Order: sequence, then C-alpha cells, then structure tokens
Amino acid sequence: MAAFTVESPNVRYTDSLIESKYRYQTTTVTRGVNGAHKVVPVETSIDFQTERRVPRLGCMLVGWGGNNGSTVTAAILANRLGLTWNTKEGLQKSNYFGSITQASTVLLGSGPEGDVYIPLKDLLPMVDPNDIVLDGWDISDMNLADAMERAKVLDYDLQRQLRPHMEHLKPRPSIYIPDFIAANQESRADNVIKGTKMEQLNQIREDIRDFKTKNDLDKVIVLWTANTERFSDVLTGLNDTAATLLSAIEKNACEVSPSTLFAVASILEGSAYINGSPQNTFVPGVVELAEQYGVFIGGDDFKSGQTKIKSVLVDFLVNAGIKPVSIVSYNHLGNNDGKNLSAPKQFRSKEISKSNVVDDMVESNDILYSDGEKPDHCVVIKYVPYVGDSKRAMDEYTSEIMMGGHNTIVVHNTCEDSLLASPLILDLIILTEMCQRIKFKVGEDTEYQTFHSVLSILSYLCKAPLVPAGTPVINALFRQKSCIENIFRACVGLSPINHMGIEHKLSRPVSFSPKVPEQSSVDIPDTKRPRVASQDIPNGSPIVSNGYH
Ligand SMILES: NC(=O)c1ccc[n+]([C@@H]2O[C@H](COP(=O)([O-])OP(=O)(O)OC[C@H]3O[C@@H](n4cnc5c(N)ncnc54)[C@H](O)[C@@H]3O)[C@@H](O)[C@H]2O)c1
Ligand SMILES: O=P([O-])([O-])O[C@@H]1[C@@H](O)[C@H](O)[C@@H](O)[C@H](O)[C@@H]1O
Repeated sequence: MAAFTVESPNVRYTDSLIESKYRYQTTTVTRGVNGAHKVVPVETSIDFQTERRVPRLGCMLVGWGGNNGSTVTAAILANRLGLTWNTKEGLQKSNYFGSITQASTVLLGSGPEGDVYIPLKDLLPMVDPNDIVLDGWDISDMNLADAMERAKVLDYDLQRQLRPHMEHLKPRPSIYIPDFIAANQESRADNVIKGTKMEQLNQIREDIRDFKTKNDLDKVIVLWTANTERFSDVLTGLNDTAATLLSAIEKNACEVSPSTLFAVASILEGSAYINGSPQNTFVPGVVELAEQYGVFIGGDDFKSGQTKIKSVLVDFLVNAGIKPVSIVSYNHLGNNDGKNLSAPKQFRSKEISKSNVVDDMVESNDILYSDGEKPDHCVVIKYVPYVGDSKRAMDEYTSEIMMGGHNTIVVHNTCEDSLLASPLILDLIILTEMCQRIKFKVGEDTEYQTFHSVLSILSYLCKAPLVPAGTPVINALFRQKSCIENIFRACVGLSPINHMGIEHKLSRPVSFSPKVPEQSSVDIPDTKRPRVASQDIPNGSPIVSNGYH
C-alpha cells in the first residue's frame, strides 16, 4: 500500500501511472548594461508522469569481489534474511543505515498534528534493495564468501551465517589492462577475459544479456566499484566522439580503459552505467554514445566520507559569512583500495575528484572571495595496511573571521570505508532506476521526455558530479538532497519544501487550508503519526515556546 495519496485536482492516479500537473517556478537573472541585475520570475507548466510498477531489477557490479562489492552483497543478503548477530556490544540487527532512500526521512508537510515525515523511499514507488538481484565481474576469481572474509569488514558471527549464501557466488572474468590500475594489483588478476578489446566488449555485452535472461529481469544497471584507474588521455580521433571511440575499440587502441569498455558495453545493451570511482571513464565519446542510445550514465566517485563532510562544512562556513582559507585533508587506510591508491597515477585520479568539491560554494560568495580566489586545498592519502578498511580521515579547516581573527576547526573521523560506500551503491542503483520511470512534458511541448542521459540528480552521492554540458555542478550536500526530494515531490504534485513556515509566524491567524478536505488528504499508518508539539493548540494561535514560557 502507498504510504500516502495526494488529493488534488492536479494529481491523477491510474493503475499504471501517477500524473501530476505542476507549476515550476524559477528566477532568471541577467546583468544589465549598467551592471545592475535584471530579475524575472519565470513560471512554466510541467506534466510529470511516473510509472508505478516497480520492475524486477538486476545490478552487475564491476569489482564484485572487492571490499565494497562483497560488503554490499552481504548487506543485501543479511537484510533479506533478517539476520541478527552477536557482537561484544550485544545483538546487532541488519539495517541499511547510511542510505538516503532507506534510512532518511523527508518532510511531507504539516497538519493539525504537526510536521509529518516519511521515509524518502516512500515518496515514490521505489525498488526495495532486498529485491535487487546481484551479479558482477572481478579480475580476482575468489567467491563472494571468501571475498567477504578477505575484506575484513563485517563481524565474524555475521560472516559465519552468510557464508553458505555467498560461497556459490562467483564473479565473471573481467577486462584487465595492467596499465590502468596500480602494478601492485597484478597478483589479484587470475580471472580475466582474453582477446582484443572488441572481443572483450562483446563478452561483457553477452554477460549482461545472459544475466538478464537467466534471472528474468526487467532491467539491469551496471555499476563500477572496481579499482581506481589512472585518467585516460582524451584525444581527437580516439575518444572525442561516439564514432571515434567505437572505431578505436575496433582497432584495439591502447588508450581505451577497461571502465570505458564496460560503459560502452552497458550503453549498447541499454543498461544504465554508474561510475563509483574517480577516473574519467566518461570520455566525450561515451557521453555522446549514452545520449544517442538514451541510456543514463552517472558518476563520478562515491561521496562517502571526508568529502561528504567537506561539502557540508564549507557550505556552512561560506553561508555563515566565514571565509575558509586553508583546507588540509589527510587520510590513511589499509584496504586494497588504499594499496591501489598508493601508486601516483591512481592517487592523482582521486586527488582530482576530491579537490573540486568546494568550488561552487567559494564561487557563490564574492564578498569573501575575489574573482578566481580559492582556499588552499591539500589532499593526502597514505596506505597503512594495519588499519585495514577502517579509514582515518583528518581535516583542518582554517577560516578568516571578523576583523582579522582566525577560526580553525579540526575533524578526526574513523570509519569502515566499505560500510560508508555500500549504502551509496544502493541509493545510486535505486535512484537511477526510479528516474528511468519518470517522464515529463514542459510548457507547450507536446511530447514527453526523460531526464538527460547524464543523470545529475545523482550528484548527492558523487564526489565529482557529472552533469550535462553547460549546466552547473552543485557540490553542496543539502542543495543536492533538496534537488532529489523536490523533484520527487513534483512527481506527486507537491510544491518544494521552502521552510518559510509563514503559517507559524502570523500575528493574526488566518486559515491556510482552504482546499484541505474534512478528512486528512494524507493516509498515514498509525505507526507513522507525528509527534505533536505540546504548544500546538487547536485554534491556530501559537503559544510562544522558547524555554522561558
Ligand atoms: N569505500 C569508499 O568509501 C569509497 C569511496 C569512494 C570511492 N571508492 C572507490 O570504490 C572502488 C572500490 O573500492 P573497494 O574498497 O571496494 O576496493 P577493492 O580494491 O577492495 O575492490 C576493487 C575490486 O575491483 C577488482 N578489479 C580491479 N580492476 C578490475 C577490473 N578491470 N574489472 C573487474 N574487477 C576489477 C579488484 O580485484 C577488487 O576486487 C575504488 O575505486 C575506490 O576508490 C570507495
Ligand atoms: O569519501 P572520502 O572519505 O572523501 O574519500 C575516500 C578517500 O579519502 C579514501 O582514501 C579512499 O580510499 C576512498 O575510496 C574514498 O575515496
């Protein structure tokens, strides 16, 4: 049963669709000749159409046998089986903490009983992670039970219960080109596809088809969680267009990376492709191919830990009128990801994706920063085997405050790297699939369209968000979350949450609910009834409650 239904003349539910007629309001700003801004409020009608049927979804992970791949597989199985396990702190239950779709709530609206929150996953009909069918590739042939043990992420008592469910899961052979990942990975590569690039591409395509047919799936999404590659050169005639890239693959050109081959194979099979690592898989030829085939691509690099905090903290500082001038971020970790990143070219890919994350916030404030001015920003990662997957992140933020003062904030974070990334993998898959079922018709347009192939709504989950050419890159975390929430709200005909709360700020109460029917328009199960603020009284005139009254 749906968690709520919207009663509005602008929203229609059919057996297969949710249709909403929406007024989209934006503001266009241009700079006039005299330098003053000209500001025009713009309103456009948008008809949204969302397919209600949740498909049978499969996901293929590239790097399935790695720490992230084995951990997310274990987490899905443990949740599906409802497993509990003993730890020194007591009994632990399976959960999906860290996933915005599964473990975060959104404000639906307010009513006589106060604010009502529901899980993000209930805003629209989304795939349940427990139902995702998994498969994948790895250059290491280790089965998933052994891979989970190798990863040393999950408690022993949980591993013990999961082993029989994971032993039979074996990654398919993958594409290994030693030049793209660190030389220290070579000993893992015992499960590789031989042949030319064209033959390798065809094998991956065949694998996707095979997985889809054998599991009777409606859709497959492919996600790269394999090792970080070095950046590829982008060259005219090699990978600058879809045609040159396909021809380069036919000619077995060296500079086509394994991840680019996976992306091309997915696109040709009509499967969305997501890049959880920092390398430039999405060379211009891949982007053009995705546009030609109308397939979603998204990335780059999971925004899991230190960078996520940075995209909150710097947003807060700059929006508070405080000027960050030096950001120094140090990391050490001892998992295989850390080992791979100890090689300079692979580290460089990560350094690039971790470094641009404050750009939009800095550029938004020309009181604090002059044109082109940026804070010093230094990113260091060191491999320390002993700490395993338990990543240490240390950050120092130094800012200028009023009248020449300085404010230094130091953050120390210790956390299992793969338990941060696994819920992001789920969100990326679930949100991508959800977006595949949304269509919209803008203004006078007579035909429905889908989102652009470059699925920038995934920015929340990515360190270096990939966006359609010419559109803004947003890194600030709460702007990114609002984007997801408000687009999904629009699909069910609800206006964006604007936090104005005018109804609570009036000196003379007036009714704000002329269209709300007698019975609440929102059907909420009793367990989800909101807590009622004690100061709420029926006639709408609020009692001041600030701790003194
Ligand atoms: N854990 C996090 O918080 C986090 C955050 C952002 C990005 N990432 C990125 O996610 C990726 C995976 O991280 P991890 O900790 O699982 O690393 P990992 O080294 O444990 O796993 C990667 C797996 O990929 C396999 N592999 C390498 N090249 C391959 C290829 N061409 N085809 C198929 N398999 C291949 C390896 O054998 C390994 O099993 C890394 O690139 C990492 O930088 C992780
Ligand atoms: O998400 P985050 O903590 O900023 O970044 C992390 C890096 O700092 C870490 O060194 C790396 O191994 C992880 O894969 C991840 O990219």
